[in-house]
Amino acid sequence: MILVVDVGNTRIKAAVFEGAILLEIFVFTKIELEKNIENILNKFQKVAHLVVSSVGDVEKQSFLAFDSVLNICFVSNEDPFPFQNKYTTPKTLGIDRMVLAAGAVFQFPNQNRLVIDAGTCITYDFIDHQNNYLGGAITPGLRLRYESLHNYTAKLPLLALESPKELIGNSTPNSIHSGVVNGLVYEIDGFITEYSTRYSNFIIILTGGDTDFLAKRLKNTIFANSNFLLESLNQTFQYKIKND
Ligand SMILES: Nc1ncnc2c1ncn2[C@@H]1O[C@H](COP(=O)(O)OP(=O)(O)OP(=O)(O)O)[C@@H](O)[C@H]1O
Ligand SMILES: CC(C)(CO)[C@@H](O)C(=O)NCCC(=O)O
Ligand SMILES: [K+]
Repeated sequence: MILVVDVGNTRIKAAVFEGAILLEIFVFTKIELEKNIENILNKFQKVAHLVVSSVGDVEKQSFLAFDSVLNICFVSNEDPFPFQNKYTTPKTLGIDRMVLAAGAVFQFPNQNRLVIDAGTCITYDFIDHQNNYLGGAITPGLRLRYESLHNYTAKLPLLALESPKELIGNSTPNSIHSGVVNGLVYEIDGFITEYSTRYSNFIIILTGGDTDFLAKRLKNTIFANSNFLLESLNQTFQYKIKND
């Protein structure tokens, strides 16, 4: 059994895998890290490997307490990945984006793929059918957009995510909801349209904390899977064992 841990910018998501089967998911914060890992290991005593991908400020030392009972793998860009990395700054490429790209190659072989991760930040990653990782885009996520409007103005309130009823916002809250939600939906559909002018065929994978909210609002057909990073992390580790 394998415990994979995705340390994001806001939250930590963990999952226990038996082979390719996802048994259970856990979501928690950095402060509760050790306690949660302990509880998971108590519940799943057959876990032998702990696989971590971190873009947050959680380092390898945070898992040292489990070093004696588990094999700990902290995924890094030195590990083997199933694509050629064409990013011109490969050392600064987020490890979450590398794991997502690996997952796209494993789950959707021999085709062009666009991965959209709607988390704290939204990332776009394109991997062509010859498994070249080309790059993509980074933009603020849904919640970050609401927070930025509030934090960097004097008058705008901090609102919780809500579906806009109208295109034309007829009040301050409705203008914000239309701007943030409609704006992001048009942005994603717009990106997909632009990619279509360069690649006649590609599949689109949508993942991250806002997957379900966004999936039903997009024009384009996508594979929505909020567990895609966790699944990809499991596959990346299997690949590492075979290729190291
Ligand atoms: N409890 C929650 N805390 C924070 N964000 C949440 C929560 N529930 C849903 N969300 C939504 O999820 C989005 C954040 O996604 P996610 O949880 O994947 O981010 P993350 O943990 O920082 O991961 P990453 O850094 O990989 O993006 C926010 O835009 C927000 O709308
Ligand atoms: C863009 C984020 C914050 C998304 O989690 C992460 O992938 C990251 O810190 N990336 C580093 C910059 C880059 O990917 O080019
Ligand atoms: K993200």
